[in-house]
Amino acid sequence: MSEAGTADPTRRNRIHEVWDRRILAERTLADDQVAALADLAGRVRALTDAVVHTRVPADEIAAVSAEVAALTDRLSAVRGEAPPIGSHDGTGRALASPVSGPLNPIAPPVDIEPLPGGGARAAFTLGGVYEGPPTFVHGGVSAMILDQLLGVAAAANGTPGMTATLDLRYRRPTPYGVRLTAEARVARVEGRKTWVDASIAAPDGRTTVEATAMFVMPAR
Ligand SMILES: CCCCCCCCCCCCCC(=O)SCCNC(=O)CCNC(=O)[C@H](O)C(C)(C)COP(=O)(O)OP(=O)(O)OC[C@H]1O[C@@H](n2cnc3c(N)ncnc32)[C@H](O)[C@@H]1OP(=O)(O)O
Repeated sequence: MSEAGTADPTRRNRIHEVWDRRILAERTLADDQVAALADLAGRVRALTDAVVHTRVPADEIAAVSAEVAALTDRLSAVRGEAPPIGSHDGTGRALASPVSGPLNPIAPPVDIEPLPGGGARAAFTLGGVYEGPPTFVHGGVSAMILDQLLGVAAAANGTPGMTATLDLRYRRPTPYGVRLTAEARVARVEGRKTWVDASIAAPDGRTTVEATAMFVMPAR
C-alpha cells in the first residue's frame, strides 16, 4: 500500500499536511519575484499582441524568434513543479489564473471584484489576440471569463465549488478593443450545489453573452 493510501486516517492526514505544506512552499514566490514576474507577464502579453499583428518581413521574424528562444532558455534554468499560487494582494486570487492571474501572460488579465452576498463584477478590454469571428471576441474566451466570474461569485457567497455545468447564450457578437463589463450573482443554493447567473455587456449596455453555471462543492 502506498503511504497516501494508508489505512490509518490520522497518519494519512499527517502525510497530506506535510505534502500540502511542501507543495505550498514550492509554489509560493517571494514578493520581489511576484512583482518582477507581473512586469514580465505584461511584456509577454505585449509581445503576443505584437506577434499576431506584426507585418515585418520573414527574416526579421526569424531573428526575433531566435532571441525569444534564448530568453525561454534563461527562464527555464530554474523551473518550479507547477505555476505559483497564493496571493500578493490579500484577495486569495490565483496569481497564475489563465483568466485573472497577473503572472499569467495568457490571462487578459480580467480584474474580478468579488461582491458581498454572492456576486462579482469585472470591467475589461480584450485585444485582437482574442479574436474569433472577424472583429469579435472568440466565444470560448467569453465562456472562460464567465466561468471564472461565476466561480468568484459562488466563492463570495461562501459556497465555492467546481463548475459542474456551464450554459451559455450568445445573444450578439462581443466586440473587442472596447471596454466590456460583466456581472454575476448567485441565484440559489441547494446543499452542495450553487447556481449563478452572469452576463457580459458591450459599451452600449446591451448584453452580448449570458451564462448560468452550477457549482458543486466536491464531497471529499
Ligand atoms: C472571495 C473570492 C476569492 C476568489 C476565489 C477563487 C474562485 C475561483 C473560481 C474558479 C472558477 C473556475 C472553476 C473551474 O474551472 S472548475 C474546472 C472545471 N470543472 C471540473 O473539472 C469539474 C469536474 N467534476 C468534478 O470534479 C465532480 O464531478 C464534481 C465536483 C462536479 C461533483 O463531484 P461529487 O462527487 O462531489 O458530486 P456527486 O456525484 O456526489 O454529486 C453531487 C450532486 O451534484 C450533482 N452533479 C454533479 N455533477 C453534475 C453535473 N456535471 N451536472 C449536473 N449535476 C451534477 C449530482 O447529481 C448530485 O446531485 P444530487 O443527487 O445530490 O441532487
